[in-house]
Amino acid sequence: MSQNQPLVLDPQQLTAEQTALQIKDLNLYYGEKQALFNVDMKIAKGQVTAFIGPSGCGKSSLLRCINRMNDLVDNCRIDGQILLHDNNIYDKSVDVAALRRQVGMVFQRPNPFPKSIYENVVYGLRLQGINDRRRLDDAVERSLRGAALWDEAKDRLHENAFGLSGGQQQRLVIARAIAIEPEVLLLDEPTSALDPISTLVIEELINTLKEQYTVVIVTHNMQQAARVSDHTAFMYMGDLIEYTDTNTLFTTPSKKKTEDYITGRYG
Ligand SMILES: Nc1ncnc2c1ncn2[C@@H]1O[C@H](COP(=O)(O)OP(=O)(O)OP(=O)(O)O)[C@@H](O)[C@H]1O
Repeated sequence: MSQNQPLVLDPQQLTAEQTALQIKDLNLYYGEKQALFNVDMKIAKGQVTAFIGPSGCGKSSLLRCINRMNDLVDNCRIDGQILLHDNNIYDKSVDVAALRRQVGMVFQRPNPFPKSIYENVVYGLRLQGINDRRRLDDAVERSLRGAALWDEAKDRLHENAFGLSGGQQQRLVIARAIAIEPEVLLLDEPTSALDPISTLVIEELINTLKEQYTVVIVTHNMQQAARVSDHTAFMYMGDLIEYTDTNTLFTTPSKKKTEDYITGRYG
């Protein structure tokens, strides 16, 4: 299913074929406070898109909209649309559990379940009623390989996941997410709790994940966005300020606010 799309320099010009998701005129409110303003963007299929910007600018809120994690926040209200295969994921008829199988998510802190490595990976499959041993074994190997953890984990599949290092746990969580073969993977600051070596391993992994998945990553770290992403969106106080290919955004941004941010004038 390798997509390997050629990079489109202006992600807002993606054709329907090149687009994994389209966010249309999205506003988000926490109670009275508006946290996202009229966000319009297309996310490229089979590429890595990074959301960057200063703390509190709305990166995580926007990411969480993409698989409706904000539904779990009591006072959160959204208007606008997010189209996945031309269907608005906010339509009343949408099955949110099915949506989250299509759009998986990995959080800041590794959150394996208190189970074996094997059972962590097959968790989503078992929820779908899949218990055939051979199928589960295949999924475990495929997913752990896909998450660059197979070599380190293959001899301890039935040991508790908490015995893994933080970086390994984060790769396990990625394996758990890809075991159910989502189309899109949302990564919310996936390396912020990790040491530099584990960070590097995850960054290399992100590069290979895009061969099969559309990846959207929130990161505080501009160097990380520059290293791993194809497109970068710079946000500021709930507005999408500039969104273009990563190289252009970091070398010749067109907006003064972006330039000030990437040159460290605020942040
Ligand atoms: N559950 C919530 N209830 C109320 N306000 C919230 C909630 N979550 C986020 N906010 C507010 O919405 C704004 C955007 O927050 P968000 O976490 O999306 O920003 P961010 O760019 O991801 O920040 P950071 O980089 O610090 O994680 C902030 O002002 C934040 O305080």
